[in-house]
Amino acid sequence: MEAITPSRMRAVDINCAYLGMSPLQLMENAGAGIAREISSQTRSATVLFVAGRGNNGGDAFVAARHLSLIPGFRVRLLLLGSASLIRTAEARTNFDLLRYSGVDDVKEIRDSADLRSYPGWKDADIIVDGVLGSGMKGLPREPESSAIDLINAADAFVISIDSPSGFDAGTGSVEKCVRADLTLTFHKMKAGLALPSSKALTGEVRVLGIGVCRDAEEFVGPGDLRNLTVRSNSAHKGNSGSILVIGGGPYSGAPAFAALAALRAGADLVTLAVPGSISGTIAGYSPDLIVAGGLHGDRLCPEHVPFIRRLISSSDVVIIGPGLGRDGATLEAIGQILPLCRKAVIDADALYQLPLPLPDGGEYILTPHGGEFFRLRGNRPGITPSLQEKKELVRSFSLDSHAVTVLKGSIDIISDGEETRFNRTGNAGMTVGGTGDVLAGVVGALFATNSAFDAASCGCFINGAAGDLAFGEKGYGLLASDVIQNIPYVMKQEW
Ligand SMILES: NC(=O)C1=CN([C@@H]2O[C@H](COP(=O)(O)OP(=O)(O)OC[C@H]3O[C@@H](n4cnc5c(N)ncnc54)[C@H](O)[C@@H]3O)[C@@H](O)[C@H]2O)[C@H](O)CC1
Ligand SMILES: [K+]
Repeated sequence: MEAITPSRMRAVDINCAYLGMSPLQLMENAGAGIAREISSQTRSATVLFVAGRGNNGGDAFVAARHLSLIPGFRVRLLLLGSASLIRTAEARTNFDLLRYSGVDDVKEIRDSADLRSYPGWKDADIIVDGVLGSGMKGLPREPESSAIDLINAADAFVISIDSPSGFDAGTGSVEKCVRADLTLTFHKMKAGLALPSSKALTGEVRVLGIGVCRDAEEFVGPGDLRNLTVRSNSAHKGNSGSILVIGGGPYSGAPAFAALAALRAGADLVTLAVPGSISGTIAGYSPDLIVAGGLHGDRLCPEHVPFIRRLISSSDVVIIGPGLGRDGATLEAIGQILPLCRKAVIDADALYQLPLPLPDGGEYILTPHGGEFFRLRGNRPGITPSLQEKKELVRSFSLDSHAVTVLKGSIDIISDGEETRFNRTGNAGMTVGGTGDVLAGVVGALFATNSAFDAASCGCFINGAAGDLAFGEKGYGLLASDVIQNIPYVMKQEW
């Protein structure tokens, strides 16, 4: 069975909210599912819910409310702390609803002594553990730690919500946790729960569907942005990316767009290696750009490679392609440059005669549009493939080429050969020239501090969402430079 990490699960939850399915709805489905499972196990029982103050406890509040409606169940609930300390709005809403439900007894415990003296431990047939879930950090503290001891000491059948409290469902590591007879986890199996060594703590593990929208997982969303590397407060110049853009010659706007987009996406330093004929033009676009001298002439050519080699050695990521043109000497130089790169975003004309599979030792992101992609694959399908067929083509191409591929389109397809995502941000106004260069810049900036797949998929989302903001202001009159201006607003938004 396919497993999911808790951090990916959190991203999917946020993507759900972005699509319009609120955390409250997910919690309702989770709690209702727990109640349904319990009532399918037995017709009558005294059930004690032990709830923490996070959303794991919130699931317990919902489950208690649902179970209390079913004849034959006596339902009690212990809250570990006072109601005023409940941490999330969703959990609080569901706690407040308990007073209007048929739950027989709701007790807020003051301290661990209060917890130990609670009489309901003795006659519970089932204890439902909603103490800690995926939000736990470090060792369980008090009163959670005592609650775990008391659950383990009781004679009842123990059902853990999402994971046994104290157990790290991502890694399976544990210092102290509930020993469950049954674990009811949500949406998908979690990696740590699936380990054979975990069985003694988790008991049987069942996965409950909670109605997560398919697209929250298949499409990139703001939850994926949350998992991007966060810059530390003590970061130095260069820690957040030193990017080299190799481009220009016949065109000067394209490399400048890529470079400015990389800066707006958070790169610390962006250097442009462009032919001398356009270096003055590019430097004139913005004082934020560093233009390397030393490339004489009006086209990239093999004589430039020794100089570029030095620039590459002091860069984290190379973006190669925007505005280069397809002169024979330029294509020859590209072929010599690619094996020198540790991390490269390969775009536009650099995709034209790409040697595949790409050289070992580097990590590559390719950003073709449809025409470039099918040219790279060496054949164009007779009929227009469906989205799912394209997905498979992109996946297998990425696997064979040793690269992450971004197939740009109204729905972008991103794959590393294993995982594949779609992106639907963006709009028809973005058919204007330069937006592809902007995408290469954003992806390059993210690639400095993130995996190729995360950089490519989040880069598509950011570029498209910035384009959507620009479209809101300018409609079909939007320009690539408007997209660049909006990148920071997308990246700093709290979704
Ligand atoms: N898609 C889903 O799977 C859904 C899961 N749901 C449930 O939500 C929890 C995760 O909720 P969260 O609020 O993030 O975390 P917890 O409930 O685990 O509580 C953490 C809570 O406790 C505090 N805390 C953290 N570490 C410790 C510690 N070592 N000792 C004591 N206290 C600790 C922390 O401050 C937090 O406030 C998930 O497991 C599911 O059960 C959603 O309800 C529906 C969607
Ligand atoms: K739990």
